[in-house]
Amino acid sequence: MLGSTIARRALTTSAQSVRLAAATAASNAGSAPRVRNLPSHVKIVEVGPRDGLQNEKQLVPTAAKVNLINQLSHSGLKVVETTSFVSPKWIPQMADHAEVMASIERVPGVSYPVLTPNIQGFEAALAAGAKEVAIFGAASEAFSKKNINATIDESLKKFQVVVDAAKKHDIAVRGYVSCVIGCPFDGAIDPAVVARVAKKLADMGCYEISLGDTIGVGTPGE
Ligand SMILES: CC(C)(COP(=O)([O-])OP(=O)([O-])OC[C@H]1O[C@@H](n2cnc3c(N)ncnc32)[C@H](O)[C@@H]1OP(=O)([O-])[O-])[C@@H](O)C(=O)NCCC(=O)NCCSC(=O)C[C@@](C)(O)CC(=O)[O-]
Repeated sequence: MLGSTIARRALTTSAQSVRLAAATAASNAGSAPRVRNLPSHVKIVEVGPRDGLQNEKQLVPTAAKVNLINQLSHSGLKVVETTSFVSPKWIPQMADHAEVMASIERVPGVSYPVLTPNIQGFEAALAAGAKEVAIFGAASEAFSKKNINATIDESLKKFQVVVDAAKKHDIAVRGYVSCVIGCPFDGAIDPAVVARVAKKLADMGCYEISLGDTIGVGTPGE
């Protein structure tokens, strides 16, 4: 389980912006770090109700979560990550996932993805009416073990099962890669590992990959 003190910064990106980032890195090689070729648009995925609350020690009442999600839905945000279908022993704060899903107002044009680490989580999410799910891997072995009790390769096998089931039900799947720059346990991360995990998730069928600088150690030149 992850500590609540870990700062999070996630960059949600499309294949196009991955290519832009690669081109920017290449054009910056050998010179002072500069940010160029910024993407023409930014997609905001609001993760407060899930990532923001998951490590709160005191259980937040379900009604308060529903109220938060409903207000975010009416704020103009198009994606509000709502909860996670993970083990309540690992993340007690998300144990009310089904109740939250049953109680929120679904505003047209807003999507409400939920995290599903394995097929058990996916089936529960499906039963709760999820239309979009997210699988979440890492580019660090230690983080992967501590977060989802699986090596990177073991996690990818579990994710494949989730994606296969999601395809049958026409459920969209986002992919997360945590610790793309640094890991609280393993230190600096090899970009080749990030690329390998991201490619695996994309090849499986994730429509979008979020590259997460989970502990906020990246700088624009990296
Ligand atoms: C993945 C597991 C379940 C493996 O945990 P495990 O203990 O290896 O699971 P298992 O398959 O051996 O099963 C053990 C028990 O868990 C239950 N179980 C098994 N699966 C589920 C499920 N889906 N929902 C509910 N229960 C489940 C299963 O039924 C069984 O129950 P028991 O027989 O002992 O009563 C666990 O490690 C887990 O739940 N981890 C979630 C951790 C988490 O949510 N972390 C935070 C999200 S990741 C994040 O925040 C990063 C991100 C996404 O924001 C990106 C970034 O910024 O970096």
